[in-house]
Amino acid sequence: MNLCQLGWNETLQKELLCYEFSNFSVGRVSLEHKNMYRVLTDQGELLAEVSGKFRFEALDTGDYPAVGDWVLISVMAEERRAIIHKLFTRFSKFSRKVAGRATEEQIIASNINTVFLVNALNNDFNIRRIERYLLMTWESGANPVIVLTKADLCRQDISEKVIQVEEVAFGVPIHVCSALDGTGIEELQDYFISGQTVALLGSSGAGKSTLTNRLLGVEKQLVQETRKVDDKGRHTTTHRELFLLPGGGIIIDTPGLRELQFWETENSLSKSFSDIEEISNRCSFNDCQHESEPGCAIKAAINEGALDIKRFQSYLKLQKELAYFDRKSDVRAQLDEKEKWKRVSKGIKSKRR
Ligand SMILES: Nc1nc2c(ncn2[C@@H]2O[C@H](COP(=O)(O)OP(=O)(O)OP(=O)(O)O)[C@@H](O)[C@H]2O)c(=O)[nH]1
Ligand SMILES: [Zn+2]
Repeated sequence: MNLCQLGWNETLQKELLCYEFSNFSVGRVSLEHKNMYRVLTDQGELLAEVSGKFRFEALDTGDYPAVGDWVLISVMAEERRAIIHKLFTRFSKFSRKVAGRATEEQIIASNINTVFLVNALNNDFNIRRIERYLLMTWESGANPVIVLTKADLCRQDISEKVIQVEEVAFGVPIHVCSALDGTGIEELQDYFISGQTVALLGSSGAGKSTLTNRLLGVEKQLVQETRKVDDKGRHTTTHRELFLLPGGGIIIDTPGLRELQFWETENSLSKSFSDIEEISNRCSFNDCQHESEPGCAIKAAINEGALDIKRFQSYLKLQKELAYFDRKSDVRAQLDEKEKWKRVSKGIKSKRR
């Protein structure tokens, strides 16, 4: 396996030179499974674990390897195993919140250049969901591409749906395709460039796996490639989540990404809802809540039909979630809030007396 094909680049090379290690190799995590990782290297695929030191440090940071990560490893070539010592800096990452004492970030996948936001054109079609996916993708640092699948099943005018998507996507490329009859697949192939990573995001049944197979094209050949001889000498077909395309490029189709929940920041919200931010700049009051204030440009835009009320409601909903997670993740704010409530309840008690 050639490291450049896997996405190894100059930036990573520079970072490697900063580490004062000798006899170390690098690899890219292709699968994560209960503290074990499959790592692709120039010596092939290895099974890896994190080092004791890594594990110890991760107790604090919670920062474990994820699919797509580049890792510094020491290789035990005979056993086809490796120890992971360090994570290279991620240039993009998808994360989700972890329920627990504090809101913790868990990385699902990293170092992704392009994200296909896969949405089916049949009754699964949902503009609000596309809004969410866009938000997640902007936040990750990767570039979104909207892929509308199952064109063959769409009973309505497809161009109308595309217009609907354009209204929330602001210049993000939109592609219509069908994995069944092959429409539009060729345009998608253009995103697969050697060393570039594409990930798929979309709800269950949207057609991600079918699309992946279609893009992999030479399905049979690839299935054969993934057939490995296990230690008992049997051929087993392994399910992998990071694939190299025969024509170059990498595709990540991880179940983890599919379960991705909402974890966003102010910044990505503004980017996805720049139209709303723009309109609200025209409100008479800077801190307009768009409820009953006079001179509210949002209200006016809704009344005039210039702003879809559903889009505005979706914006409010996302903003609310955002505030919720911000509060949760900010331990300090949490403590402050606790203090405040203590004071409030004390106040109530003293009034009762
Ligand atoms: N007619 C038609 N059916 C499709 C197309 N793409 C996928 N399907 C069908 O839709 C169903 C779901 O497709 P999958 O590829 O498994 O969907 P997925 O997004 O991977 O779903 P999960 O694995 O649950 O996340 C399957 O029955 C596919 O055959 C398409 O372009 N046209
Ligand atoms: Zn307003």
